[in-house]
Amino acid sequence: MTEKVLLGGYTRRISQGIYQATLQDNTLSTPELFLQIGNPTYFAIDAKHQRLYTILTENDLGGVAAFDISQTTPQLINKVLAPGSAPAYIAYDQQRQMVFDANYHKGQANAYRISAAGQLALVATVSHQGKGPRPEQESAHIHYTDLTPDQRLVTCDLGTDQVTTYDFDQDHFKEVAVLQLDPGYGPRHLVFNPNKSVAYLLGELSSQVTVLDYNATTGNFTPVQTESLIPDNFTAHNGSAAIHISADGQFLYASNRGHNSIAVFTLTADGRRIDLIQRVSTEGDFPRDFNLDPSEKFILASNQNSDNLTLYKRDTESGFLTLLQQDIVSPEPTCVKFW
Ligand SMILES: O=C1O[C@H](COP(=O)(O)O)[C@@H](O)[C@H](O)[C@H]1O
Repeated sequence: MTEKVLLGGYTRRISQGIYQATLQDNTLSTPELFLQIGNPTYFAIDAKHQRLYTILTENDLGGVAAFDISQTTPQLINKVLAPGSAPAYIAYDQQRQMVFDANYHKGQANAYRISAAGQLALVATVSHQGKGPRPEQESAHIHYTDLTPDQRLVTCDLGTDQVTTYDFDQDHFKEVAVLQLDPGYGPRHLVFNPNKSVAYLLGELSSQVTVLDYNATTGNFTPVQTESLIPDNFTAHNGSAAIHISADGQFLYASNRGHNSIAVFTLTADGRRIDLIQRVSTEGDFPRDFNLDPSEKFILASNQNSDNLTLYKRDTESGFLTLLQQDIVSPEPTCVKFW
C-alpha cells in the first residue's frame, strides 16, 4: 500500500508552499515541495478531475486558485484574488461544481463556480456582522464553510459564536437557521457523522466539542452534549483546531494547539453521545490539522510551530492511536490531505 499526502501551510518563515510525501510500510517519507505558492493554509482536492483548489496570498492580495494536478508538476488553471486577507478554509462541492471559502478576517463566505475547464469565478458573497466577549471576537470571523449531507451550507463563525445554515441556489446564499452558542465558545470547524443526522462542533476558544442534532427539514442544529477537549487542570493557553471522524462513524478525533494533543472519543451507535478514551501528544507544537489516511489505519498530525509531522497507527476496532513516527520535518504545516 502506497498513499500520497499533500501538506499545506504558511510561507512566513521557511516554507515555500504545498509539500508532498508518501506513506508506505508504516513510514512517511520526508515531504518535498510540490507547488510553490504563498500561504496555502488550506486546500481541497477534486480527485475525479485531479484538480486542487487552494487558498493563497500574493503580496497584499488574498484569494483562491485552481490547479491541474494530473501531471507530476501542477499547472495553474486560474486565480481569483482580492485586496486584503486570504480565506482560512476552502471546500469543494462536487455536485454543484462549486468551491466555497471562509474568510476569517473579513467575516465573509464566498462561492465560486467551477467551469468545465476548472476555472473559478466568484459568484456570491455573504458577510456576517457581530462580535463576542473574547479579544479574538472583536468582529465576525467565519472560519469554516462546508456542505451539510443534504447539500446545504454551514458556516462556523468564531467571532459571533454562531453556526449558520444556508441554502445555496441560483448563486445566492439564503440563511435558513442560526445556532447561537455560549458566549466565548468560538466555533471553528464541524464534522458530520457519515451515517446519522448528527454533527460534532469544535470550539477553538472554549476547547470544547459539542454533539449537535441536525434537522434536515429545518436546517436547525440542536446541542445534545458538550465535552472538554483538554484536561480540567490544564490552565495554559489552548486553541482547539481540527476535528475528524472515522468513516464507520464510531470514533471522533480533535486537535489541541497549546495542550498539543489529539483527543479521541468513542461514539454511541446513534452517534448522539461521545466518550473520551484517549489523549495523545502530538510530539510537537500547535497541531493545526491532522487527518486519517484512506485506509484509516493511520493518522498524520501537523505541528505548525515546531515544523514537524507525527504519524500514528490507528486501531480500527478500538480507535486508539499509537505513535509510529515523529520529528518528520515539514515546514509550517497547517493542512493535511491524503489523495
Ligand atoms: O485557527 C486560526 O485561524 C485563524 C485564521 O487564520 P489566518 O491564517 O487567516 O490568520 C487565525 O487568525 C487564528 O489565530 C487561528 O487560531
